[in-house]
Amino acid sequence: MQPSHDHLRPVAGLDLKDALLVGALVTVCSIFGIYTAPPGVLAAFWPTNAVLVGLLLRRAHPPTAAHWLAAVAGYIVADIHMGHGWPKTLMLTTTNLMGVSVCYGLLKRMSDDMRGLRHPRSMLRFVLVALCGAAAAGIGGTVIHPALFGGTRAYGFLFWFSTELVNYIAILPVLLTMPDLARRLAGRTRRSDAAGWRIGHLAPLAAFAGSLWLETQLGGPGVISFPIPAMLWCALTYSLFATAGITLLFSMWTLLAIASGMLAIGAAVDTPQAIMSLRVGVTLTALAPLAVASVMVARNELLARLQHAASHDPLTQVLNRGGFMARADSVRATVVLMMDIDYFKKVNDTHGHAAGDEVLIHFARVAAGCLRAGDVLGRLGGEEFAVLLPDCAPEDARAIAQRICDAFAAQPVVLEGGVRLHATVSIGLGCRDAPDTPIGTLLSQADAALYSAKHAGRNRVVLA
Ligand SMILES: Nc1nc2c(ncn2[C@@H]2O[C@H](COP(=O)(O)OP(=O)(O)OP(=O)(O)O)[C@@H](O)[C@H]2O)c(=O)[nH]1
Repeated sequence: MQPSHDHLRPVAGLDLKDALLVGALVTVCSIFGIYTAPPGVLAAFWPTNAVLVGLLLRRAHPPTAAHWLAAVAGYIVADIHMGHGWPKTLMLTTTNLMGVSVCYGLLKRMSDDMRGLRHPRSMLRFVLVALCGAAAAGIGGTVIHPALFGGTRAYGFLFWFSTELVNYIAILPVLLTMPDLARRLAGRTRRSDAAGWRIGHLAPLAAFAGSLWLETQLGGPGVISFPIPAMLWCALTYSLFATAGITLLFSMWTLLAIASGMLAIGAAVDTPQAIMSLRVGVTLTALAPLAVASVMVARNELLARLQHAASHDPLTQVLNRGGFMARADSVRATVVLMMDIDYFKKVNDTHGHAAGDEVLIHFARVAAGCLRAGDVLGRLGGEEFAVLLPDCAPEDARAIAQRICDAFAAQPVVLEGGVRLHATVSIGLGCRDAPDTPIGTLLSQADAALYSAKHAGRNRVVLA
């Protein structure tokens, strides 16, 4: 019987559509780039290569031969459409692809964190990759530039190298740090939940816009660095992606404003060397805020991990006493449950400490499965757990507690070697009878009720 390949068809169909999209984007970016070229010279702004590298890297799956072929076709279609002959088209396409493949290959080898610029050393590695990709294009430039545009091999190298370096450093960070849609939506929900967004959040952006305006008013060679403090402020305040967008804006604005005369830096930028020097200088200036934003991401992730470690129990992953008490201050619980696993010492003594740990993990999982969204579970210590139940009537709380009791008694823990270990839990409830009852009183009531449950024979729920 022939094996069925039906499961491959949708993927192949998607790949083809995806490849066509890549080809179309390469064509559009290339035509745009060609339009920016002064007569007889190469494009002033060539986003295609950086966009292609970013696109190929951000796909969920590695690019197939179809993607690469579509990209090649994209370059060729653009050049032919703009009236370039076949020899010129093939030479330019080859040189573009040399830089793209080196840049793509090196970035592909990095870890997700490193490539997403979320590691403290990401920017260093990224600049090295951009230098290699630009150098690969530069090597192509040594061969084709003298043939197509005249000039020396060294000039060909420098021209291609500097142009590609600028494009990779200015454009790629935006694509590498762009959040996917699911994450962006999750982020939006979190922000509105926290209601922490203030008008003051716009201050760094306003400072950035103000510094661009000030540049045009004052003029002189120093103005290029005017927006740096505001960009650093943006890097400390906004996401890495937003900072990458702002630095791209800075690079493009500065280059265009100088070229159009809006920004007078007091020096003539009319020789190819001066243009190259300005482009590279402006782009490298934008690296400082990018590096700060990248370090901030790493720092924030580390802080979040530390906060989680400080407030959670490493064994069961529920809140520890500190985390639970901190939540008790913010969650207005109407009922508190105190839960204690019965004869837990015997479990340890009979089956060993590791088996006891398994029982604790199992209990936390069972209890969490019986709770509503918004209820807060914590491990206060040893085999003692507690729950905060906000907006819960005493009878509903009793039903929840009984559900936990029954579920835990009904689901044995299966130990290594297949031993099934049955355990039970006793639960005491403390109910808030006045709005200003402190949480400590509720916990004491629940503790007293738990004591009664133990004395009444265990494996039961008692309301204070
Ligand atoms: N495996 C394991 N045991 C723990 C942990 N923390 C505390 N214990 C043990 O839990 C046991 C608690 O025993 P007791 O306080 O006497 O309570 P009990 O045996 O459950 O008896 P009752 O509560 O009266 O039903 C002690 O033996 C502790 O060593 C832990 O993280 N893992």
